[in-house]
Amino acid sequence: MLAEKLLFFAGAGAISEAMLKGLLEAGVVPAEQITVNNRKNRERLFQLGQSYGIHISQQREQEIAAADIIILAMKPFDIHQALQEIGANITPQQMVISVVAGVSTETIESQLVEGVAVIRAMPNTSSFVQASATAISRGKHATIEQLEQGKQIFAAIGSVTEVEEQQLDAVTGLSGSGPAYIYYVIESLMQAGQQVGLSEETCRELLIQTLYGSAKMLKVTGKNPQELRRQVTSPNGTTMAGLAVLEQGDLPDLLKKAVEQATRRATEMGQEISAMQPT
Ligand SMILES: NC(=O)C1=CN([C@@H]2O[C@H](COP(=O)(O)OP(=O)(O)OC[C@H]3O[C@@H](n4cnc5c(N)ncnc54)[C@H](O)[C@@H]3O)[C@@H](O)[C@H]2O)C=CC1
Ligand SMILES: O=C(O)[C@@H]1CCC=N1
Repeated sequence: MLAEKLLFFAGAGAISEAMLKGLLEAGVVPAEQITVNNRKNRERLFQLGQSYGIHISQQREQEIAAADIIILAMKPFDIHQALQEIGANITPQQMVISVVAGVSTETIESQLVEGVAVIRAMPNTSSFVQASATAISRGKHATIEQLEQGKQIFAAIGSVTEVEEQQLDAVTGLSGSGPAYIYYVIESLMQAGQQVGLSEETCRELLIQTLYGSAKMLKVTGKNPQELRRQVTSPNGTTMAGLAVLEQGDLPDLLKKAVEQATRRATEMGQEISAMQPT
């Protein structure tokens, strides 16, 4: 039962906060059972403790040893240092969930005692409002039951899709980084709206609802995006005029390159980190 588990977050950054907020609001794990730790910013930990009522780490080694589930949420290049400490205090009765981009379960497993279950997941920051799109896979020691526990955590903060581990870098390039692409588009549309004479507040209000409505249409109708786009596009009308400009600039190609580049970067980081592995 997830409600009885002790969770230890190694990392107190954007994704940890998003997950914490989402999990607490979903009510699946009580705040008393969550401890959060970071490398050195005590002020940040106090802020999280005050905002969410969770424990902030006091005695890392004991807290790691006591946790049922340890969530790795540090920057990829900090993972070796974190695993040195965690690896020294963990047993196969515990489970590790990593949300670290690019780093394979194999790299993580190799720095833990033999047999520790490792689950790898790629959520996004919409975890904050329980609307993450998370993909998940299990390492070689994780059982189906342990994967189910991992899924329960992420299901409380959004949707969960099981994928083969080798697909996680692509997921990272698509939906892990995805919110940033969408915010960039909204940012640009906000500027565009102001250029054609609307106030910033009006643009914001109209665009948030447009984004929300479009996502809801995709979800509720189950129609494909091309069909929904066609419904907006009257012959020789305004949408056609606007879309022609996006086609001219080859928006699809740009987005394809962005996702490919982000995916490549995840793989590249994973390889660099694996090569840096302490012996
Ligand atoms: N920000 C995002 O949208 C997403 C991030 N991720 C992954 O989550 C990880 C964290 O990302 P952010 O939260 O954005 O980074 P961040 O820079 O906001 O936070 C990283 C945290 O890790 C802590 N840390 C560093 N070394 C540590 C150690 N040895 N032990 C414990 N804590 C340590 C830092 O003090 C900091 O609190 C990254 O690996 C990233 O790939 C995954 C999905 C989405
Ligand atoms: O930018 C990054 O590397 C992380 C991984 C997915 C989202 N943020």
